[in-house]
This record gives sequence, C-alpha cells and structure tokens, in this order.
Amino acid sequence: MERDSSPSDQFHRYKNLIQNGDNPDITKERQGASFNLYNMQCFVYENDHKLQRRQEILEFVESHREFDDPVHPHFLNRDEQIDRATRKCLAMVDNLDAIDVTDYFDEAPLYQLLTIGRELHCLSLHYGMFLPTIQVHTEKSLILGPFQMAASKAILGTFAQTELGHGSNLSKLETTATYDATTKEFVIHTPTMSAGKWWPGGLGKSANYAAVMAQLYTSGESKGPHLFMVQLRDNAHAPLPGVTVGDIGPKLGNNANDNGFLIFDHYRIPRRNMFMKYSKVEADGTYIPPPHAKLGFGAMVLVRLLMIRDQTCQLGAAAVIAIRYSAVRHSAVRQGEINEGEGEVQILDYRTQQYRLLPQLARSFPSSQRMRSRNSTSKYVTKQINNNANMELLPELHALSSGLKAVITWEVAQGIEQLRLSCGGHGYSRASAFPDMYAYAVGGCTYEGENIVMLLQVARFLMMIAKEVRSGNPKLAEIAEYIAKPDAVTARISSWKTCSDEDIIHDFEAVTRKLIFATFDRLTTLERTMKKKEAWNACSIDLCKAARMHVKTYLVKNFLARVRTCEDPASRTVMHTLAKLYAFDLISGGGGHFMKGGFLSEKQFNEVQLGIYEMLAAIRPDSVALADSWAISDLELRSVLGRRDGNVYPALLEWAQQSPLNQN
Ligand SMILES: CC/C=C\C/C=C\C/C=C\C/C=C\C/C=C\C/C=C\CCCCC(=O)SCCNC(=O)CCNC(=O)[C@H](O)C(C)(C)COP(=O)(O)OP(=O)(O)OC[C@H]1O[C@@H](n2cnc3c(N)ncnc32)[C@H](O)[C@@H]1OP(=O)(O)O
Ligand SMILES: Cc1cc2nc3c(=O)[nH]c(=O)nc-3n(C[C@H](O)[C@H](O)[C@H](O)COP(=O)(O)OP(=O)(O)OC[C@H]3O[C@@H](n4cnc5c(N)ncnc54)[C@H](O)[C@@H]3O)c2cc1C
Repeated sequence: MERDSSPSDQFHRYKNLIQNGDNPDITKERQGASFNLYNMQCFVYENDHKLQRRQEILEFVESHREFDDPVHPHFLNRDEQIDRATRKCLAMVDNLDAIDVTDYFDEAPLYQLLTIGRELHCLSLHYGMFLPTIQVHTEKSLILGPFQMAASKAILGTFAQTELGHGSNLSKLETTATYDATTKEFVIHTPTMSAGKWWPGGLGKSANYAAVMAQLYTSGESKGPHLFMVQLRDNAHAPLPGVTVGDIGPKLGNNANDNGFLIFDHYRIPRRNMFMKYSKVEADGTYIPPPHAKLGFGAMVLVRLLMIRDQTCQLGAAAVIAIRYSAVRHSAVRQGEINEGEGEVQILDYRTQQYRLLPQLARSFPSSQRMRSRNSTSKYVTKQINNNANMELLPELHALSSGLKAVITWEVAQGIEQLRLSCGGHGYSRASAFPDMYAYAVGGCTYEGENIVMLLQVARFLMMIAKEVRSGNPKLAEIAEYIAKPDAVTARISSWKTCSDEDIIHDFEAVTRKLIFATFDRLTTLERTMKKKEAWNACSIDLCKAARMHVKTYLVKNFLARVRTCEDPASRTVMHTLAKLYAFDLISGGGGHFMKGGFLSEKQFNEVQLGIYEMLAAIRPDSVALADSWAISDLELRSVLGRRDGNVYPALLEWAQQSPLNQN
C-alpha cells in the first residue's frame, strides 16, 4: 500500500514544533526559588571546587567525539549494546587523564555515567571490585600500580565469588584451592556442578583475570574461603586449558555487562597468586592466619560503601526527572482543574503528586552526604588495620556498611518506582530513563550481599550491643551509644515548625531502642527452649525490623546534623524543612512502631500527618530549584522527560523517530 509520506517524514514535520528556549513553566519555577542555586549546589557537593570539576568533566566528555552515540542505545540489541559499551570503555580508559581515577566517590562514577550511561559494562567489575580487591588485599610492595595496569589494558579483571549453589553463605562455597607444596602451586578446582562460578560481571567475554574466592586447603586442612588471582584467558583471549568460561545470558538489566560462568578443572596457579596481605601460605604449606577472621571480606565492605553513594545518586537523578516533568506537564492532556474555570494546573501542584516526589527528593540527600564521612571512616579503619593496631572498629564498619547498603538500595529502588509512576505513561517509556534506573537499582538490592542477609548482620551487631547494655558493662561503638540511654515513655514530637531536631532524634532513638530490646528479650526467651540458630530464625522478621530502624535513625540524625553545617541561611532553611519532611515521612510510614505502647499519641500522630501536608506546600515553590541543586547535566541524566529545558514533547517525538520500526 502506498503512503503519502514515511513515518520519518512525518516526524520531521513535527520537529518544527521544537520550541526555542526553555519551557516557560520551568523558567518560572526557577525564578521563584527562595535560595541561590549556586550556594545550594556548593552545599550539596560540599564545595565549589567539586562543582567546578563536574563542569570540567562534562565539557571534556562533550568535546570528545568518540563518546558520541550514533544510535540511541535504547534501540540496540544485546550484541550491539555490548559493542557500544566496549567501544566507549576503550575511549574512557584512553582518556583517564580527564579525571582523578582514585576518586571513586565523585569523579570516577561521574565520568563513567557521562561516557557510557547507566548500563554496566565490561569494565564495571574491573573498576568496581577487581581494583578495590587488589587495593585492599595486596601487600603494598606488590600492587605495582593497579591503575597503571588498568590504563595499559594489560589486565582486565573481575570478582568471581558467587557460585551456582551458594552466594550469600560464603562459608559453604565449594570451589577449592589446594596447595601443592611440591610444585609451590595452588590447584583451583570446581568439584561439583553447584560449585561453578555464576554471575561475575565481565567474565563472560571480557575479563582475562579474576579474583577468585575459593576454599583453601593446605597441609590437608581446610582454612575457609580465601582470594586468589587467577589468569583465565591467554594473550589471544582464548580460555586457558582447565578453564571453561562463558556468558550467562540476558538479565533484568545491566545487559551491556557480560556476567559469566566459570568452571575449573584442576587448574594450577603459582603460590604468590594468593592474596596474602592478611593470611598467608608459606612455601612449605604452613598457614599464617589473618589478624581478624573476616579481613578477607574487606573488599566487599569497601564496595558496599561505594554502592551507597552510587545508588543514592540514582534516586537523586530520578527525582530530578520527575520533578522537572511535573513542572511542565499540564496542558497537553487534561488532568483536571483544582479551581473550576481557572484552567489546568501543573501536575506539581497536586498534593498527591508532591507526596510522591518530595519525600523521594528528601531521601536522596542524606545518604549521599553522609557517605563522604563514612568513606573517611572506612579509610581510617583500613589504616588502623594496616598498622595491625586496631581491629575494634571492624564490626562497627561492617554493621554500618551492611545496614546502609540494605536500607538505601531498597529505598532507592522503591523511590525510583514511585517516581516513575508519578510520570504516568511516559514514565513507562525507556525514554524517561526510569526503567534503566530501576533495573540498575534493584540489582543493588541483591548483589554485594542480599539485603535481608545484610540486615541480619546488622541485627547480630545490635543484639550483641543489647546484651552488653543489659550486662551493665557496655563498651559501645559511636553509632550505638543511644542504645544505652535511659528509656523514654512519651514522644516529644509536636508541630513541624516548633519541634526541634533534638525532639526528633529523641523520638527516633527511643523507638529504635525499644524495638531492639523487645527483639532481644524475645530472642533470649526463645533461646531458653530452642537451639540458638532456631531461636534466631524464629524472630528474624523482628530482627530485620530493628536493624532497619537502627539504620533509619542513623540517617535522620546525620541528615539533621549535616543541615546544621550549611552556611547559607536561605539554603539551610529549605534543606531543614526537607530533612524534617524526611523524618516525618519515616514516622508516618512506620506509625506502628511509633504508636506502640502509646509512645506517640494520636494527637501527635495527627500533627505528623498535618506537618507533612504543610511541608509539602512549603517546599513546592522550591522543588524545581532543589532538583537543579543536584547539578546533573542532560548527558548524565539521559532522560527525555528530565531535560533541563523542559521541552519534553518534541524530544519524545525525536526519540521515537529512532525506533528501527520507523525506518521502513
Ligand atoms: C575510570 C574509572 C571508571 C569507572 C569507575 C567505575 C566505578 C567506580 C565507582 C563507583 C562504583 C560504585 C559502586 C558499584 C561498584 C560495583 C558494582 C558493579 C557491579 C556489581 C558487583 C557485584 C559484585 C558481587 O556481588 S560480589 C559477591 C558479593 N557477595 C556477598 O556480598 C556475599 C554476602 N555474604 C557475606 O558477606 C557473608 O557470608 C556474611 C557477612 C553474610 C556472613 O559472614 P560469615 O559467612 O562469616 O558468617 P557469620 O557467622 O554470619 O559471621 C561470623 C562473624 O563475622 C562477622 N563478619 C562477617 N563479615 C564481616 C566483615 N566483612 N567484616 C567484619 N565482620 C564480619 C559477622 O558479623 C559475625 O560476627 P559476630 O560477632 O559473630 O556476630
Ligand atoms: C546484577 C548482578 C551482578 C552480580 N555480580 C556479581 C559479581 O560480579 N561477582 C560475584 O561473585 N557475584 C555477583 N553477583 C551475585 C550476587 O552477589 C549474589 O546473587 C548475592 O550475593 C546473593 O546471593 P544468592 O544469589 O546466592 O542469593 P541467596 O542467598 O540464594 O538468596 C535467596 C533468598 O534466600 C534468603 N537467604 C539466604 N540466606 C539467608 C539467611 N542466612 N537468612 C535468611 N534469609 C536468607 C535471601 O534473603 C533471599 O531472599 C551478582 C548478582 C547480580 C544480580
């Protein structure tokens, strides 16, 4: 059948509709902000230098043609996605001078987002886990500049720990590394089908090396899981004899990453290939244990901390998209009128919409902020460990990194989904970026320690503290000091305007303390009639609840503390309201815990609900400017709906035009 014009021609006709300049609604929103954007951005990124670096890195990437995308990546099949990501990875590595590669907190992730986007890729595990593993587990004299090795592209590594049969429970991993003192080698072997490594990123096609977690056997004795550096492929990139390796197929997301499987058949590696910073096997097979049994899990602790910041930035970006879209969405489709006859309103004016957007925006700030200080704590703890001086802080760091990882990845994934819904149908399109963001975030709930398993680690720590407090001789980590404070019978929370930060902290601490001790009492009662592990299992839902509340209390306290450091009064006022909204929203969502035993009265609970309404209204005029305070460029955002200029509809048409279905 003949047609008047091709879909492509028709799109070109519509393209003429693209507006010059920014959408007037979004401009008006920006003009109405109560604070100076630059001051707020400096607060969010801690100083103007970091802000300036963001801009410099953006300009660098934008000026390099090798980072351009000839076809929008959403329209590529998996092979093409992997090709694209690999091409970009090479360009990224060729231009590493553009950033401080050791800054895993700001510069490296930003550079990666700008060059490649949200898809994980063949180098994700190399940078995300392989290099951190080398850093954490290799003696300094042997590191030989891992970043130079990466830059020279000589070694491309992954982290191969999870197996078909076991992921969370490291003690049951089945891959073996048996020391042969006659040849001074380890024999790496996959003894059963369930022992096959499964999931490592970049393993399927790309990596030629892996840090492999395997059960160490020496002098006929089992010594538990240890890490080994293993070459997998030769110089021509073919698997070495004794190594079977491949891709595990498509996944919910991260499909530009070749997650793989790996099977060893009595594969030999030199003795020095064991990561021996903490535990050692001497040439004669003598085993030297580490100064702390869990130091071998150190790389995971570090990466959990990195993930927290990385994931929170995804929530920030999702909030930016949804808020900007909500400011421009009103006239194309009738959503209803608030005051009849006065015409349609921006969807941002609906209180329900604000309730979907603003608590998520609030949620995106504290965890990104505090991770900076956690990162320095981590460096401090590592230094203590390296000096062999002090292992005392290790359980605290493990509990905190596990808890934050579990709570934040969950909240980020749920938040992104809520923000997607807030954009109606367009949120469902990949053009919005929400589907990719969600797939990325939800992966974080599983990898690097399944969230429930991580919460139960926090609970172990809390139960130990509770036992110490009850014994009357507590030696408490800083994050747990509140657990020893006296009980509080009633809540202090009043109206959001009059209640102080101390009131909010008092109430969160009191409720969490109660939850911890109620769980502790239940556990100890059960332990009288059950085996310890059975008792633990029998109250593990409560254990997780206590762990979650402990982490949320930590986040609330830190958000409020961070806001107090804001030097610009106008920015501080808005951020303070946002911090209170964050706290009130958590109380409202966790009403059961707060109202239990009459701690929070019904009147106080009503104040909380009312306060949420009022704070939404108070923040509404600043919401677009608050979104802008994340200082995210369009290239980083990669969302048609979240464009800075607000010209969403022509951009959607332009995006759809690239669909291969429209090419003929
Ligand atoms: C140019 C640059 C370009 C780009 C740069 C790109 C990126 C960089 C920038 C940013 C990146 C940011 C982030 C993303 C990074 C990468 C993400 C990409 C891809 C995803 C990677 C995913 C990788 C993986 O998933 S690897 C596999 C992870 N697996 C796990 O996490 C397993 C989970 N299980 C465990 O950790 C343990 O089994 C356990 C902790 C659950 C239990 O331990 P154990 O087995 O020993 O049993 P228990 O009896 O419970 O414990 C005994 C006691 O030991 C304590 N314990 C346990 N662990 C620790 C620890 N680590 N430290 C201290 N103490 C520990 C435990 O608490 C018990 O103590 P208790 O006193 O007896 O109670
Ligand atoms: C996108 C992605 C990338 C990954 N990349 C890598 C990688 O590069 N390298 C690597 O080694 N691995 C990787 N993994 C694997 C990942 O680390 C594991 O999937 C994760 O640690 C969870 O382990 P599992 O799959 O065995 O889950 P399981 O432990 O089987 O969990 C299944 C269920 O059992 C529950 N459960 C398990 N143990 C307990 C317990 N003790 N108490 C209560 N409940 C429990 C969990 O809560 C969960 O609900 C990746 C996974 C994904 C999804």
